[in-house]
Amino acid sequence: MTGDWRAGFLAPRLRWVQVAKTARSRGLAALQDEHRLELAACDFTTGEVRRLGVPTDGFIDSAWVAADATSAFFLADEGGNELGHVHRVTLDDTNAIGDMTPGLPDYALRGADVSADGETLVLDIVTDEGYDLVCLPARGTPVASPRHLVRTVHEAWNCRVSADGTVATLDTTDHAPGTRRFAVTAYDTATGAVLGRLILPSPGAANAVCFSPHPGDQRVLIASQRAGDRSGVLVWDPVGDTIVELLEETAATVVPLDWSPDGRHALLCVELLSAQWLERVDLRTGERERLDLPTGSFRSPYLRTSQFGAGGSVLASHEHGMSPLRLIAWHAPSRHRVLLGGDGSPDRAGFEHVVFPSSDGTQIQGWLARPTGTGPFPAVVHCHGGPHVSVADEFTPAARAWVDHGFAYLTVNYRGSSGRGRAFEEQIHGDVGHWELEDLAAAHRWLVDEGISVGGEILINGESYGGFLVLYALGRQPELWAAGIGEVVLADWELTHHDSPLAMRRLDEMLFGGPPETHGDLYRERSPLTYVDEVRAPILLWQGSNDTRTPPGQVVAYAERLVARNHPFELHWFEGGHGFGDEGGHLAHLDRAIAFARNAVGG
Ligand SMILES: CSCC[C@H](NC=O)C(=O)N[C@@H](Cc1ccccc1)C(=O)O
Repeated sequence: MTGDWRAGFLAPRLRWVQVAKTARSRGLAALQDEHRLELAACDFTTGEVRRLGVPTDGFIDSAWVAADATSAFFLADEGGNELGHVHRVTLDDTNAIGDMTPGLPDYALRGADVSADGETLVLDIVTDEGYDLVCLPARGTPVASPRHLVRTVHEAWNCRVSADGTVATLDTTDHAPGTRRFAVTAYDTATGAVLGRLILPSPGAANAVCFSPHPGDQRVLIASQRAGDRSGVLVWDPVGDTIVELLEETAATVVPLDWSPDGRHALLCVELLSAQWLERVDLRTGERERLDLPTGSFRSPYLRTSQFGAGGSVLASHEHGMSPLRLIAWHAPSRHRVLLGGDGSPDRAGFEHVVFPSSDGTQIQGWLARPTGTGPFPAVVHCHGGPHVSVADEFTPAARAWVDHGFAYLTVNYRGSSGRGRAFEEQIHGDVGHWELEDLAAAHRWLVDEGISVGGEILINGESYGGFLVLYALGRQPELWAAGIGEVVLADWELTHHDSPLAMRRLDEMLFGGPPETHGDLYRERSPLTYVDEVRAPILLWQGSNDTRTPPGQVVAYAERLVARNHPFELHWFEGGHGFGDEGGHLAHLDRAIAFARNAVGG
């Protein structure tokens, strides 16, 4: 670790990069600097990254580049509330912006795609009426009302459209409401007629990744997950009604990412506990080739992906614990070079991969960063959001900040995290908070047993679902934690449910097995607010005033209870939604968090 974490934190860096489908030497990126997180047009050949003046929220699925890279589409919301309209911004010098759906009410978005011929835009929009798959021209003057293909009241994510715009898919749960065991449903974009539905045997799930790049070819690349931790890749033709099972893994998790522009290969990310690597698979022969790239990670759910580039290359979005995103072009074995990003410094040691047993013997995996020296150190146990995502070896400037202030930092892929198979992911459904807290207690135990830390000097920190875990742990395991630090936290499930849009309510219903009207006892039993009087440790919270995922009211209710008990806490509000837009604000928060933590451990 180095002492330059502040500069590393504030230096401009890429958060994600998207490659245009038919102009693969250009694309779109999210560029983070001290003050803003905004969209930028990229030329991978010249290395130019041009800011568009359009704010974004860090999720890769909040903006999409047009197939020919002449424009991009993004959800323009109100102050980060994630409700609004999709707008188009031209990627020429004018940066002209226009509303694509002026006739619609505000909506949340759960997917979008543009056809390779550049003509058709499909959107998965969510209002309180349900999830609607709509289709509209991607070019020219916006139409008054887009073509409505289907409405469902059950969760439906991630729409895709074929190269010629005639077939669209939606990942649906109508066959298994209240789960995320998605099926892929294909629709005729002219009529909305269902062309086919790919349902894997329960508890399997299928997700559409992308269509064949060739107009007239309606085959779709599918990510499959099945019982017994099996993950695989299928090629499904909803029109010809054929399925080709390309490959399946049991030991590792395999996730298809892209279909090459010449139609010959699929790009895969293979994940095995501590490692991620990219492979290319020949779609005719099934032959697999591992790409020789630096160690680190190449994708992160919702946040970052790797894709094919121009001329048969692969554009790897590479990160590791101490190195921000860099776009590496892989051409052939031993022939790759950095096109964009990184911080220019040579690779340095970052996270250590660690594994420890939980109370039931399940091995839990995490990433540890620690100061040099023998310790023991005060420590931060970090809980990611989601819950169904996982932390890979990825750039975590906060970890560097904690370590440079003498703390060990352990981020935990607790039960419910993705990447360990369906059973691991779904074990928390109907039992929210139980196994996660067992796993966090195991992390605490492991830090002490290994001599990395001592019992009274371990804090818990997390954001969003991880913020729920912070408050829940403080109330249910008050003897373990020296302090709690949360960002965009969830303090009460029922209040959250009532203040949330449908797109978020469906997540609560999946986690609890139903809405508060029928499962109220469980919602209350698993809410931090129920245990607020048990909390002993000081609390520091940071919350967005326009957040629709972890809305303000439920945190205010929690804070009022702390005030009534005269319990030490700080609640800071920022102008924004479910996360910080500016690293300056984030840095101020981190400065405060480290001072607060030092005070809590008597440092
Ligand atoms: C009800 S838990 C809080 C909402 C949750 N946010 C963070 O944990 C959330 O929005 N989950 C989304 C996906 C997501 C995952 C990670 C970060 C942001 C969003 C969901 O599962 O629908």
